[in-house]
Amino acid sequence: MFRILVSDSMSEEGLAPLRKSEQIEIVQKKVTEVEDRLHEFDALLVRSATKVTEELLEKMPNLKIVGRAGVGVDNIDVDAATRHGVVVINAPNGNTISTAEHTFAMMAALVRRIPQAHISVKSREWNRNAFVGNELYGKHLGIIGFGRIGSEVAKRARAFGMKVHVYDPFLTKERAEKLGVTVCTLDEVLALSDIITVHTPLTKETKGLLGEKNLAKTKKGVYLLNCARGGIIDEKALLQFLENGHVAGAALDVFEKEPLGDHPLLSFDNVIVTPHLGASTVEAQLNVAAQVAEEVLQFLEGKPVTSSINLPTLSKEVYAKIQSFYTLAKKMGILASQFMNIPVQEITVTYAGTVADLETTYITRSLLAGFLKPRVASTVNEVNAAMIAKERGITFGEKFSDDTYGYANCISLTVYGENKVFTMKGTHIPTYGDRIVQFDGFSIDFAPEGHLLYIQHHDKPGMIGKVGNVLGAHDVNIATMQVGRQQAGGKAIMMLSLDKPLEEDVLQTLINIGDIETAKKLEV
Ligand SMILES: NC(=O)C1=CN([C@@H]2O[C@H](COP(=O)(O)OP(=O)(O)OC[C@H]3O[C@@H](n4cnc5c(N)ncnc54)[C@H](O)[C@@H]3O)[C@@H](O)[C@H]2O)C=CC1
Ligand SMILES: O=C(O)C(=O)COP(=O)(O)O
Repeated sequence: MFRILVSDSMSEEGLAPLRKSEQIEIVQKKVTEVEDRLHEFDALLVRSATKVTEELLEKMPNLKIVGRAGVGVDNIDVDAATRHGVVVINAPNGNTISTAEHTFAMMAALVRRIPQAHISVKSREWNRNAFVGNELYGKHLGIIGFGRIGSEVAKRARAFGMKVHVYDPFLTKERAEKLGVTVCTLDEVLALSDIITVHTPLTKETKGLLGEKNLAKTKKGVYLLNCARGGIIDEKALLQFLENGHVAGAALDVFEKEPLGDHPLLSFDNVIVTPHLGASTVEAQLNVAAQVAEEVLQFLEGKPVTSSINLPTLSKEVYAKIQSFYTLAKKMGILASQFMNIPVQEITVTYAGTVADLETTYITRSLLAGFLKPRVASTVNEVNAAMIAKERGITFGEKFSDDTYGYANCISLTVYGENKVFTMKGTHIPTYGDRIVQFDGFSIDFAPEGHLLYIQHHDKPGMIGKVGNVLGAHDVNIATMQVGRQQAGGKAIMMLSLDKPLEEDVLQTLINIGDIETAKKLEV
């Protein structure tokens, strides 16, 4: 049973897939209302109101995933989530159209002074001369941040006959040309535009992007819009430029501190405001809630997510292709870690054959998570495996090779420890399953599953019988047994799969048989 805390308002219809699952209990409450139950939750669904801080994460030791039903994750401490092994996902495109439409509605309202005229008429006035506006047609629109929302705003602006200039340091010329916009420097956008709208995330670089210095570079009489994040337009600087009449008006949906409360910006007649409504449409809310609900469900069922902020992105199609290798790699990591129960410095994973053409980053992370699991007390998974490995001084790398060891695909693992290098090769054979085909330098063929017993011994007649006798005498049934050797009479190994975990004293009895160099229990 998984418990999900939904701490911000969310579309009921969008949450339906979660409600249908018998494995899931949903609690819809603010964080402050469930302070004493926070440790119970496996997943947390939020919009922009809940602040997912390190402090909150510490109170939620069972938390595995945070789903942001929307775009901006600036209310989530993603680094802290990564450290805690918590996946953060968002719904990147579910509210794009709504926010672009809201921006456009705000733009039209701003230049035609619709909110002010509305209030006037509602006050029983009829003052047509007080509300003379401007046309959008033919005006220069500057868009700062040309991602999903910025480009949808541009499409609408072009339909209105506006000239669109965009600034986005990560925008390619080809994409800009496709959308019929001019790519500019920031200074050009500032100097050219009659109206400027920002559509970037809030980052160190964009915080205060439209501050005193850059606002001074804009045309006198410029209109400004912010339907992205409070703080991209510096509120103090904006006040100053409204006071001196340089800025003709501003339309704001977002603020440095929300809820806004009593703010000096509200005293300006030419500032129009909405309470962070960009994504507040039935359609957008259904989209984003359904998107995160589906992803969280997938995740809790053990499948990877497609719109993770702190994991490599993986589409369903790609996951379907890597799934078997993802599992095989994790098992290889778990096995190697137990076998090499000594400090290790380096792990190298080599991919050969069909697996080499896939998204190996994810497979390597899975292997690393498997490797670290037996040796790390805190949660370790694909999210924080790389970080934890680094913290523990373990370097890791990927290589590609043509040597498939005779199989269609082959994952080779080399672990460098103090005074020992361990190697293992695994393959996935459709309809047959995961197989380990080389273990510690020996060719072998076993399934990496269940309770395993590894024995390295001298290749002598009677060894199998002796091992079988000890296990039988202790009521341990052998399910399968694989043997391998380097040469006749040399070193040999057995890998046994047992029906139950081996007790420590039985292991010791085995070691005492003689001619056994190593005997290790391995659990996968
Ligand atoms: N008001 C509301 O309710 C909503 C607000 N938003 C906000 O709108 C913003 C944009 O969202 P999307 O378009 O979906 O994001 P996106 O990720 O598709 O686009 C953001 C764009 O900003 C660009 N960018 C990043 N740093 C920049 C910089 N220093 N200067 C110029 N451009 C830069 C990126 O290259 C990217 O193209 C986000 O802040 C998001 O949180 C999103 C949805 C609803
Ligand atoms: O998606 C975003 O970035 C938004 O700003 C929407 O915020 P909300 O979910 O409406 O609190």
